[in-house]
Amino acid sequence: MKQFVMYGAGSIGRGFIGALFSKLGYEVTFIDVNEEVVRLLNTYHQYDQVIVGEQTQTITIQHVKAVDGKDEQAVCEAIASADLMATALGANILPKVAPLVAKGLKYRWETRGNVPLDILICENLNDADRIFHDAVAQYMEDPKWDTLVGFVETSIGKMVPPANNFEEATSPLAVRQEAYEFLPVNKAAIKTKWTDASQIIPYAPFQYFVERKLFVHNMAHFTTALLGMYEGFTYISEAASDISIQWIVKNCMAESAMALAGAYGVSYAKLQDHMNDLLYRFQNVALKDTVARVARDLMRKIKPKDRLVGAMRLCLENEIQPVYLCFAISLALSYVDQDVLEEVCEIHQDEKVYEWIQGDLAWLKKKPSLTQTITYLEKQEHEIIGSVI
Ligand SMILES: NC(=O)C1=CN([C@@H]2O[C@H](COP(=O)(O)OP(=O)(O)OC[C@H]3O[C@@H](n4cnc5c(N)ncnc54)[C@H](O)[C@@H]3O)[C@@H](O)[C@H]2O)C=CC1
Ligand SMILES: O=P(O)(O)OC[C@H]1O[C@](O)(CO)[C@@H](O)[C@@H]1O
Repeated sequence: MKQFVMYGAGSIGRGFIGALFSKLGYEVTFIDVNEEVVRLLNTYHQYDQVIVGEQTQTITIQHVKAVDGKDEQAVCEAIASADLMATALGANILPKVAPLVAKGLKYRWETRGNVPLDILICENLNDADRIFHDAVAQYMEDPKWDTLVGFVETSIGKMVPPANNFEEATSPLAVRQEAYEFLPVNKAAIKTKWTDASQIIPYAPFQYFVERKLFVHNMAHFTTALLGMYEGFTYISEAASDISIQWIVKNCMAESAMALAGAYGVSYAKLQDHMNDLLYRFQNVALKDTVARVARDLMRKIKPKDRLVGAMRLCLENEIQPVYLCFAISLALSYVDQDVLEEVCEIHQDEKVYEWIQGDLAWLKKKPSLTQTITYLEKQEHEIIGSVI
């Protein structure tokens, strides 16, 4: 069987990517530091993918095994024998595994000759290919290594909550998730031939998909979570079904979508279809996705190139006034040490938006209802945009 190595056996690794390539005929070796997950994978060699939505469907994923991420020799052997590899570890973990990935690649070339390898990078991270490439490069001496590894960015649209025990679970390894199954990949970075499966969408230039994912999907999901926290909700589906939250989130999405349409020359109508589909998918009650998961790691999510500030900057570059996105940034700032976050997201650099954000923060201090906030934002939008139409 063709060999697929999946670095990270969590929600996306086990729930989506490992499962997808198992269904496409690969034997999948997971690498993970969670000893219990490794043990269970090597005991059962299968697990269930539980697709939840209007109906529940259970698919048994077979031909799987695992190696312990702390066992360096086992990791090197897995990387050496891979026909294709992927990571789904978390943006902060990626640089930490770079030395071991470099070691595995060197072992591969020592034992098998110069066989190229594509690595699908399945993380919510702008510039993930360059960041991972540069992290691995630090441990490479021979410059020709670069021609043998494809750092392939992907856009992971599937939503998979943490794979803890859940009521539909049929085994301890089961993963609950929504039905969405598309995997756009950066065609320009691919160095080997793997599959023609219809779920995989090779696309170039890929930056459009990266920015659509981060600035529409992730931005809207994060803003829904922030507003959900504001209203005291536990689940994303509760927040996403709230009509006031929907209204604010939809306007944030519209600003991002207008900027993307301008930057990439894509039709706004197509982006609107995507927005409506997401707003529906966020309401999936059976997914039991939490506000806490989607808002996790706020310091990373507020960085200049990430979902909120990145979307706001794309608007400014494309002459879109980011009224609602600035409000979402203020909401994020209102949850943590404001001075620290202001520095992290570098909003000082633009006087105009800095002023708007300060105004929004003062508004939020009054603890207004979301209905009052909608009127406040509409008025602000009128003053900023209405006067120049
Ligand atoms: N869960 C979701 O719906 C989505 C997640 N993503 C992205 O996918 C990536 C993974 O996220 P999740 O699967 O949700 O996280 P997760 O926490 O469920 O899985 C990460 C896995 O990596 C393992 N791990 C951590 N450090 C490791 C190391 N040094 N060596 C080996 N394994 C290690 C953990 O034990 C865990 O099993 C993140 O970058 C996330 O932003 C992207 C789209 C959707
Ligand atoms: O995984 P992160 O970067 O913490 O962000 C969570 C985001 O990832 C997703 O799970 C998938 O893109 C979204 O549903 C959510 O917005």
